[in-house]
Amino acid sequence: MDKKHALIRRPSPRLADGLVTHIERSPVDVELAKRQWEDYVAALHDAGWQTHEVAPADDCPDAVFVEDTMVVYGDTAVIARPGADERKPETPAAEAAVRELGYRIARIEAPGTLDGGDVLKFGGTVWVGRGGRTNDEGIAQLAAHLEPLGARVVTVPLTKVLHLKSAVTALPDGTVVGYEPLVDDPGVWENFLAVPEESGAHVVLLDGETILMAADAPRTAELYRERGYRVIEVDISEYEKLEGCVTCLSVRLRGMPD
Ligand SMILES: NC(=O)NCCC[C@H](N)C(=O)O
Repeated sequence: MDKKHALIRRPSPRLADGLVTHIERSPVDVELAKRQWEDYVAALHDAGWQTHEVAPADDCPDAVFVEDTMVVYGDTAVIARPGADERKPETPAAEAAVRELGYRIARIEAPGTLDGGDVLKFGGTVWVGRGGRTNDEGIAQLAAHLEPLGARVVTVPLTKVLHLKSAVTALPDGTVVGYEPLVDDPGVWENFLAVPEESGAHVVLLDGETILMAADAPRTAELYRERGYRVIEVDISEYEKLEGCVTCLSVRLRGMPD
């Protein structure tokens, strides 16, 4: 496989009705959000990624946050069972898209719930946030699907933000970055690095040297540049109003099944 692949899903016209849990609701400019989504997708393309669009779900305001619909590990896509009932209709089309690409499908089943945004993978370890959207049964099912593939699944407490990846993500060298006031237990990671801005904690790894992150964390961007990374910044202000971040707007498929 010569290209990096990612799933994306275009924003619904009802985006402004998306769920808000931990922050105050503020008005979303849907036209601006559409432009920001195009820029996000363009940034993936510029970095050599090929994107695959999941069929739009115009009735689902949060469908653009496609990361939450699945967890991809090796040749397996575990289809999530979203913790919010409003988001449960998002998964069938996401499953169809990833099946079409050749993935083996597994599913989180009731009474389990799990959102893809609660799952951070790095180097064979899979940390899963147990919080508002993901429950113990969902984590146990994910472990049953992934441990036979060699993954080590670790449950992480999560009370302060929506998803685990709203709190922490990992740099290409495995350093786990987080905005400490929003991380329940930084001690989970021996290589934890505190960053000075909330959205600075959200990175998408475009390649071994390149990071995609939100444009509203300039001090953190500088810190990453000082560590030798090339940093691409995108303005995702309208998605942040709905507790979205750069990770949740795509599902990165590293190594598509042949
Ligand atoms: N992975 C993510 O961070 N997803 C963001 C989802 C935001 C959406 N408004 C929600 O509450 O489900």
